[in-house]
Amino acid sequence: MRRVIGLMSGTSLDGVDAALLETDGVRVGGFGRALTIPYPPRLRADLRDLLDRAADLLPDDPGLLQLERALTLVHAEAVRALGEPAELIGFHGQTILHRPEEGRTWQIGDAVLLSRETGLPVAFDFRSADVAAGGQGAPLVPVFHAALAAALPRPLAVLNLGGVGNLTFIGGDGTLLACDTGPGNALLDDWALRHTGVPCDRDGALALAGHVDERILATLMAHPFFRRPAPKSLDRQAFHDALDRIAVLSPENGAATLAAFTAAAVAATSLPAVPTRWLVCGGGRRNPAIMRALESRLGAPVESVESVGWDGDALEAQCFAFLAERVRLGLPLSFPGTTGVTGSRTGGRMVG
Ligand SMILES: Nc1ncnc2c1ncn2[C@@H]1O[C@H](COP(=O)(O)OP(=O)(O)OP(=O)(O)O)[C@@H](O)[C@H]1O
Ligand SMILES: CC(=O)N[C@H]1[C@@H]2OC[C@@H](O2)[C@@H](O)[C@@H]1O[C@H](C)C(=O)O
Repeated sequence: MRRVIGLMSGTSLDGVDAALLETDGVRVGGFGRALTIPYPPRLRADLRDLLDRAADLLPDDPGLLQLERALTLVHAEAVRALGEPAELIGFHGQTILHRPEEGRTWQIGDAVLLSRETGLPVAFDFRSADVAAGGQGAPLVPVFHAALAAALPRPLAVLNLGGVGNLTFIGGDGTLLACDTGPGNALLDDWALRHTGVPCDRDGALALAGHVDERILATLMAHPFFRRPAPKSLDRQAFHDALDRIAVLSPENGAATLAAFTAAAVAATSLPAVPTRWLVCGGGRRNPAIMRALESRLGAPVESVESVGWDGDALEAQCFAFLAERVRLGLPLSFPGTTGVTGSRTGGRMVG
């Protein structure tokens, strides 16, 4: 087993998650420490700004290069703060654009600089080979969920609620089916920021004080994304016009409607069998309004992944440690059932 550090900066733009994983790229041998380094507010604001401009940006744009350097140095700081001896780093980078239908997915971050700063080899650019081969380039976490869940009863669903939601279904025979489900917390974060000045509806306080506007929810659910079968993936900004549609609502009712939107989107995903259990990871598991809405719309037990001994905050960082070792070994990262690619695909690049 190798000691690998995974680094993930997700769509919620809150910071960098770092975690140590012991793995041979097939099995998980053990977990080490995990932590999050929040982005400095200025960097977060600059990244947020970049999302709206990413489609027209050139890779050598001076402002972009400056941000990429600052972002990479936060990742190097996360590696140092983790303080775990390691042999390899998996560096996801910050997604600023995801349009697989145009053959584009873009994660920024300077792997050469990170390798130099840490003195370790770095695996990076996990998604573009899949997109180049006609896949969605996301989600990539299913193969890691399957390795973690090897001993759990099936069929099983693992749901990650970050900025965007994504789901892994593991069938009775181990078949994997995955997709992004719709919004996770990103819309709620933006709504909360607009109304409270804080970019998060902490503990679902706003949403729990409001009522769902089912009529507006139905219009949100009319989005063509929900009629597409899995596998399918999303750009963080895909549902951004939802904020205009709910603009007529009070802060509380808007938040309640967005929490219900996240849950209804999950419930709208058609799966080959009914999961015996739903395990939820990512920051959304801390929002009771979302968890209650999930339970009522799914009609099934919904638990945090902690109930099976996983760390719901560290899972994605651990995933990119696992995938880094798979990159190093030339093992596949994606499969027809997870990204829609034809045949299983290797991916990622290495430096250092
Ligand atoms: N106590 C809490 N109450 C409500 N929401 C919370 C709480 N803690 C975290 N969150 C939500 O979780 C989000 C962060 O989740 P997470 O770190 O899983 O996202 P991410 O990894 O950046 O995104 P993605 O998985 O889409 O890449 C925050 O944006 C916030 O909205
Ligand atoms: C393009 C991109 O960065 N997608 C992320 C994002 O965050 C959640 C969801 O959207 C998922 O598709 C993916 O991350 C996870 C880790 C994945 O690839 O499995």
